Order: sequence, then structure tokens, then C-alpha cells
Amino acid sequence: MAPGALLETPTTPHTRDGHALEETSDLIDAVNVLKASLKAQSTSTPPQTEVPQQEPEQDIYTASKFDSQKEKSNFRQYETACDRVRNFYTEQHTKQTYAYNLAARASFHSSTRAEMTVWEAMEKLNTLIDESDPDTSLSQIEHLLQSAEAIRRDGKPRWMQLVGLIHDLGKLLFFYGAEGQWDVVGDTFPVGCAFSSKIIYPETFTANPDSRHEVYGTEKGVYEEGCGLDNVMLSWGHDEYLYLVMKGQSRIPEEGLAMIRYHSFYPWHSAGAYRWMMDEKDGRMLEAVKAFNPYDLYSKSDEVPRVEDLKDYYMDIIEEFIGKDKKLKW
Ligand SMILES: O[C@H]1[C@H](O)[C@@H](O)[C@H](O)[C@@H](O)[C@H]1O
Ligand SMILES: [Fe+2]
Repeated sequence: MAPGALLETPTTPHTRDGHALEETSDLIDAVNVLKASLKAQSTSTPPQTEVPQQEPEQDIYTASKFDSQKEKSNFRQYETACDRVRNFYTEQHTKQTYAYNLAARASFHSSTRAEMTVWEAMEKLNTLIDESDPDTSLSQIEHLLQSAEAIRRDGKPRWMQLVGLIHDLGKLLFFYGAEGQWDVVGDTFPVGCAFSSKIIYPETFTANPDSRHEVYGTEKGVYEEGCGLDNVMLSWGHDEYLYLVMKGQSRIPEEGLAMIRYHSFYPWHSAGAYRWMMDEKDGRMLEAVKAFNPYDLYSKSDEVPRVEDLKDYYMDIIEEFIGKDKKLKW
């Protein structure tokens, strides 16, 4: 389905099937947050003057321009990546089982780990260096600002700039009882069905007991054709965690939530695997996730932004879609 133009306004729900229970609860959450924020707006001060953008506002699907001079083949070179990266994926692919994923979700829902503002979360995350990433050794706050700034430079909507700014904040999981980095960072993939050969280092799944399981080891496993990604369990990590945090506590539209939830699902959004799982909504979400991907990946070679210069600009956007100094439940 061709993507429609999407500017600042969150979209309304499209068709849903009877299975998409989670989607329904997402929509209820979104409506509640919207109501709360409309109430807040009626009593708050008028919006501040905006910093001028370089490009007139573009819809999210307009091709990225910031990366036009970059050599794309320099990124995601896993065959020549250092041992740190290969070792990371060997461990992740061995340990991300269906059983582990059920337990991780139960543990997530059993408590609130912290109450912090978005900016506090960015500062807390700053000490983590992602072992899975062959393309950057920068701190996370720098990577987040690089992504957001590239989106801003290309004139994309403010909510998408916010998604750039926060998309990896789920890596905070590392500080909240993760077993290592293997259940926090890296590309994601479905569990409960066969591991695709389009996942990086596919041979490392032979050590995962699910690859020999009588159900999880079959092509479709516990899923049905067209079941929809809302009904699929993706390997637990920072994408799913941040999605769960943001879906009820922000006014980010569903395309933005999908960018957060699926940005590491490279086997799907970039390699074309697992398309049989998709439903109608996923077709639209795929276009949004693809539109976001260059800003995450190719901004890694951009100049390192100065946090202090940008803080006021982004605090304003956080206020708009999340709330002023709002302590989120993490
Ligand atoms: O190594 C990276 C990193 O962990 C990113 O945060 C994730 O989104 C990518 O999928 C992955 O390749
Ligand atoms: Fe990420």
C-alpha cells in the first residue's frame, strides 16, 4: 500500500483484525494520552518561537538527503567486523529463546524500574558503549543527537526528530537487570519460529535450542500467515522496551512508535525476511520504519554534536510530545 503524506498530525486508526488485541490497547492508550495533553494545553503558556529549519517541512516518506554523499557500503560490514561484534551476536543468537522472551516480558510488566525525565534518561545512558555496533563507538547521547539532527536538517516533522532523539533510550535496560548486552542491543528477529538466513551471522543460531524445537524450529512456528507483527514476539531488547514505555506515556503517532519498535529489525525492514507475518497495518509501518532507518544508520559518520548547544531545542520538542519535565515510568 502506498504511504500517505504524514506531517505533524497523528494518524487515526485504520482497519484492525480481531487478533490485534495489543494494537487496540495501544490505541486506547494513545487516546487517553491525547485527552490528557489537550487538557494540559488549554492551561499552558503559548508555544515558543521555533528555530528555523533548513528545509521546508517534508513528509516522513520523502527520501533522506543528508546522506546523499555517503558511501553506504561502508556501513554494517559484519564480515569484516571486529571480534567484539561477532562474539556479541554469537551469545545473543544462542540465548534469545522463546522461553527467555516470555520471562523477560513478565519481568518487564512486574515493576517500574525508575521514574525519570527523557533528558535524565539520556544522561544515564551515556556511559554505555554498544558492543554490537560495528559503525560507532560514540556514546549513546551523541548517537541520539546525530540521528535527531539529521532528521531535523532534512526538514522532517518534530515528532520524528523526537523519535531520533530517543530511539535507543531503551538501552537503559542494561542498567535494570539485563543479563548482559545480548538482551539489550543488536538487531532483532522473531522468536517462536525458524531463524531466517537473512539475519546476520545466521550460522550462530545452531547453538540456540529453539532451532531444533519441534514447533519453534519450523518455518512459521507458533505464528500464522498474516498474523500481524503486533502478535509476533521479537527478541527482547531496547526496541520493544522503549516502545512499551512510550506507547502509553507520549503523543508520538503510531508510525513513530513503529520506528522505535522495529528499528533494529533489519532482517525485516532491510533484508525482506518474515514478510509473510505482516498484516495491512504492518505494510504502512514498514514504510515508516524504512523512512527512519537512514537517519539511524548513516548519521553515525556525521560530526559529533555539542550536547549543550542543542539541549534547549530538544527540551522544547520533548515538552510538546511527552510533557514538561515529565517523569516517565521506565
Ligand atoms: O548494533 C546496532 C545497535 O544495537 C542499534 O541500536 C540497533 O538498532 C541496530 O539494529 C544494531 O545493528
Ligand atoms: Fe537501536
